Amino acid sequence: MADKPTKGLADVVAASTALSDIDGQAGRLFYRGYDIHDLAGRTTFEETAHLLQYGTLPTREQLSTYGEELVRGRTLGTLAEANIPEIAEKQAPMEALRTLVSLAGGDDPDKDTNDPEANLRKAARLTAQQPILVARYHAARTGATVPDPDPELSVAANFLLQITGRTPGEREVEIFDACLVLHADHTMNASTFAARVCAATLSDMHSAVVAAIGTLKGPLHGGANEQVMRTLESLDAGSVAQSVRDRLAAGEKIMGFGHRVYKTEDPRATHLRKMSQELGEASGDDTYYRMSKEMEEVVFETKGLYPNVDFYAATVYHYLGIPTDLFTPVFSVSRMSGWTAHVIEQHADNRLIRPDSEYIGERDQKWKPISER
Ligand SMILES: CC(=O)SCCNC(=O)CCNC(=O)[C@H](O)C(C)(C)COP(=O)(O)OP(=O)(O)OC[C@H]1O[C@@H](n2cnc3c(N)ncnc32)[C@H](O)[C@@H]1OP(=O)(O)O
Ligand SMILES: O=C([O-])CC(=O)C(=O)O
Repeated sequence: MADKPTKGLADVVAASTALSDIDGQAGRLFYRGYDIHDLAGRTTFEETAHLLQYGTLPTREQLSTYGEELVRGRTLGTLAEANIPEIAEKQAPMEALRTLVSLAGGDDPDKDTNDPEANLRKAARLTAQQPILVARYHAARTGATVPDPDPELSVAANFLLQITGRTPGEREVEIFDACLVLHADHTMNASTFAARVCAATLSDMHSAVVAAIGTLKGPLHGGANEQVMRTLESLDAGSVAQSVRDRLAAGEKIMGFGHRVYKTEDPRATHLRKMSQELGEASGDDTYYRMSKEMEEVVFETKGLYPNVDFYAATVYHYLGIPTDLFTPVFSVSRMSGWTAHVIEQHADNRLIRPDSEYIGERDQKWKPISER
C-alpha cells in the first residue's frame, strides 16, 4: 500500500537543480550560487537569462551574441501572427499567452527536436518572444498601434515602450529590469514543476512552457500579483487596517502574503517594496504604496505572514503604467528564462516524473448492467 501523501507535496524534494536555491528560514535566494541581492540592480535580465540557460554570467562577447539572439527572436511566426486579433478578442491575457506560445511553437524551426543545442536556441527564442506576444496582444485588444521592437533597446526598455507607447525613463527601465531579474527563477515552484513534469515525458520545450503558463495563471501562484492590485483598488484608503482585519476574520486569504518556503521575508519583496516606494513618491501619489505598507503591518500583526514577491510587484507595475491584467503576463516574461532553463536541465538528466497516489475510493464494487443501476 502507498504511503500517506504529503498534501501539496510540501517539503518533498522532487528534483535536483543547479539553477536556483532558497534558504527559507534566512530568506535568501540564489541563482546558480549568486545571491539575488548581488544580482538585482547590478545584472541585467539578459545576463540573468544567460546565467540560467547557459550556466554562467556572460562575458561581454557572450552577452553581445546572446543579446543579438534575443533581438532576432523578437519575431513571431505566421501562425501566431495570424491569430492574434481573434485571440485578443476572445481570451484573457494568460489564456491568450498559453495559446500564442503554443502557436509560435508551430513555426519554431527546432520544434521537432529536443537536442541540447536546439533547446538552447528555443530557450532564447521563447524568452525573446514572450514580451512581444504580450505587447502585440495588448495592442490588438486596445486597437493601439504598438511601436516596432527597437533593436537598440533591452528586453525591459522595449517592453515598457511597447506596452505604454512612450519612451520609458532611465530609472523606470532600471527598476523594471531588476523586476525581471527578481522573477526569473525560484526552485520547484508550481509552474516550474509543471514544466518539468511535461519535459520529463520527453515532450518538447513549447509544450512544457505552455503547461507552466497555465500553472502560473492561478491566483495562488503568479496570478496573485493582479489580485493584489484588485484588492488595493477595492479598499478605502482611510480604512485599510479595519477592512483587512475583517477579511482575515472572515477567513479570507489576502493575496500577496504567505509562502510555502519562506518563513521570513521573501528577499525579492525587500527590493520590490523599495521600488514601489520610490515610484509612488516619484508619481506624486503614493497612496497605493502607503496602503500596501499598512496592509503589510496588519497582516503581519494578525497572521504573522510576510509579503511574497507578488505583493509589492503589483504597485511597482502599476506605477510603471502597466495595465493590471498584464501583471501576471509580466511575471511570465521573466519566468520564461527559468522555465526554459529547467527544461534543458530536465532533458539533460531525465527520468519520467511519476509519483504514486493513495487510493481513497470505494473497493470491491459489484458491476451491474445499465438497466439495473
Ligand atoms: C509567485 C508566487 O507564487 S508567491 C505566492 C503567491 N500566492 C499568494 O499570494 C496567494 C496567497 N497565499 C497563499 O494562498 C499561501 O500562502 C500560499 C499558496 C502562497 C502557500 O500555501 P501553503 O504553503 O499551502 O499554505 P496554506 O495555504 O496551507 O496556509 C497555511 C495557513 O496560513 C494561512 N494563510 C496562508 N496564506 C495566507 C494569506 N495570504 N492570507 C491569509 N491567510 C493565509 C492559511 O489560511 C492557513 O491557515 P490555517 O492553517 O489556519 O488553515
Ligand atoms: O516558489 C514558489 O512557490 C512561488 C514563488 O515564489 C515563485 O514562483 O516565484
